[in-house]
Amino acid sequence: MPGNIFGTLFRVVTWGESHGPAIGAVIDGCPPGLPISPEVIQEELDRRRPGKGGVAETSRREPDRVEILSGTFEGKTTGTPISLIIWNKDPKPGAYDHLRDIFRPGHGDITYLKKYGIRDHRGGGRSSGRETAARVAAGAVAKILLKEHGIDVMAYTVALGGIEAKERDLSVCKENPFFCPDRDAAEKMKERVLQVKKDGDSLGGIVEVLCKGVPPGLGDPVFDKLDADLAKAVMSIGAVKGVEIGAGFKASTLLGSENNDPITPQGFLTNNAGGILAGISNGAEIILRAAVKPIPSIAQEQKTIDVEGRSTTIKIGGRHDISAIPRIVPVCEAMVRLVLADHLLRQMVNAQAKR
Ligand SMILES: Cc1cc2nc3c(=O)[nH]c(=O)nc-3n(C[C@H](O)[C@H](O)[C@H](O)COP(=O)(O)O)c2cc1C
Ligand SMILES: C=C(O[C@@H]1CC(C(=O)O)=C[C@@H](OP(=O)(O)O)[C@H]1O)C(=O)O
Repeated sequence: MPGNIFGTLFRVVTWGESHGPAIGAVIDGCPPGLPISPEVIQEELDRRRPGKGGVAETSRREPDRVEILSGTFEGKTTGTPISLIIWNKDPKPGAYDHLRDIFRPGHGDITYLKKYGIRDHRGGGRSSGRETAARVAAGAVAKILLKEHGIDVMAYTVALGGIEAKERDLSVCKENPFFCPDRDAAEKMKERVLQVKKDGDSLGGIVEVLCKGVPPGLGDPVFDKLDADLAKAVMSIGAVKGVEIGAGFKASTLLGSENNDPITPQGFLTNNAGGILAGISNGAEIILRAAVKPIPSIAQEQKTIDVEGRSTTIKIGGRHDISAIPRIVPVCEAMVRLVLADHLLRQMVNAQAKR
C-alpha cells in the first residue's frame, strides 16, 4: 500500500508506535563510503528527545539512544539499507487505559479508527509525535551526505503562542529554551508558555528553515517541484498545518514589480522566491516556514464522543508537551534534509545521463 515510503532515490521508511517496544527507520539508497557513527546521529536525536526538562516539553523521559543495525562497515556506509533502532524506555501505556474508547479532539484517534477499524490507543500509537525521532535519525544520515556537498540546513523558532521573533541572530538560538534567534522574544515566549501551562492549555508557533549551499538545478519543473516536495515533507510532520516558501502567503499581496527578484550577474538582488523558481533551486538560500498547531491533548474539559458515537467530555492529564515547539525544530530540519538529499541524488543521475 502506498503512503509509507518517503523519497525516490534516498528512500526512508519509519516504523514503530509510541508505546510499542521500539521505533526506527530504514534508509535505502544512501551512497557508499560516507563516514557515519551512532554519535553523529545521536547529536541530532538529543536535540529532539523528550524529558530534558524544557518549559514547553513533556515529562516522558526517553534516552533515545540509537543503534545502527545494518548498512555500515568500519564507520562508513556500504550502499545497502541502513537500519536504525531506538528502544522505547518510558512508555507507561496504562496512562491511556481510560482513552481506549474515547476520541481526543485534535488528535488522530478518530480518523485512525475510521480508516483502519483498529487502533493502538496507547500514546497516539503511530500518530504520535514520538515517530518523529525516527525521522530525525534518518535526517542525520542525509545531513552527512549533504555536508559532503557543502549544503547546510538550520531550523529555528520564529513564533510561539503569537509572540514573533523580530531578530534573526542565529548565534543566540542555543542560549534559550525555544531555539529562537531573538533573545527578547524568547523571554516573552517563556512567560507565555508558563501562563498557558497553568491554564491547562497549549500553544502553536512557527518554525523557519534556512538552507545554505544548495546548488542551482535541484527539483523538477512540474509535479516533483522542489517546493512541492519540501511542502509535502514538512506537512507530513504531525501538527504542521501550513508551509510557505520565501515570501509565501505575503506574495499574494505584492505587485509583480515588488515580488520579482531582480537578476544581476552577481546573483538575485532579493529572495522572495525563497531559493526556488518554477520548481527548481536557483542557488539562493532556500527559506521555508512551517505553521505548527497547538498540542491537542490539553487539561481543559472538551466535548467529544466515544467509539459508539455517544456524547461525553474529556480532560486529558498525563505527560504532554505544551507546544511541539521547540522539539519539532530538528524534525523540520530532518525532513528538509531528506528532500534535499533525494533531489541531490536525482540531479547527479540526471547530470550523468546528460554526458
Ligand atoms: C515533536 C512533537 C511532539 C508532540 N507532542 C504531543 C503531545 O505531547 N501530545 C499531543 O497530544 N500531541 C503531540 N503532538 C502532536 C500530535 O502528534 C499531532 O497533533 C497529531 O499527530 C495530529 O496532527 P495533525 O492533525 O497535524 O496531523 C506532537 C507532535 C510533534 C511533532
Ligand atoms: C514520546 C514523545 O512525545 C510524545 C508525543 C505525544 C503525541 O501524542 O504526539 C504524546 C506524549 O506521549 P506520552 O503520553 O506517551 O508521554 C509525548 O510524550 C516523543 O516525542 O518522543
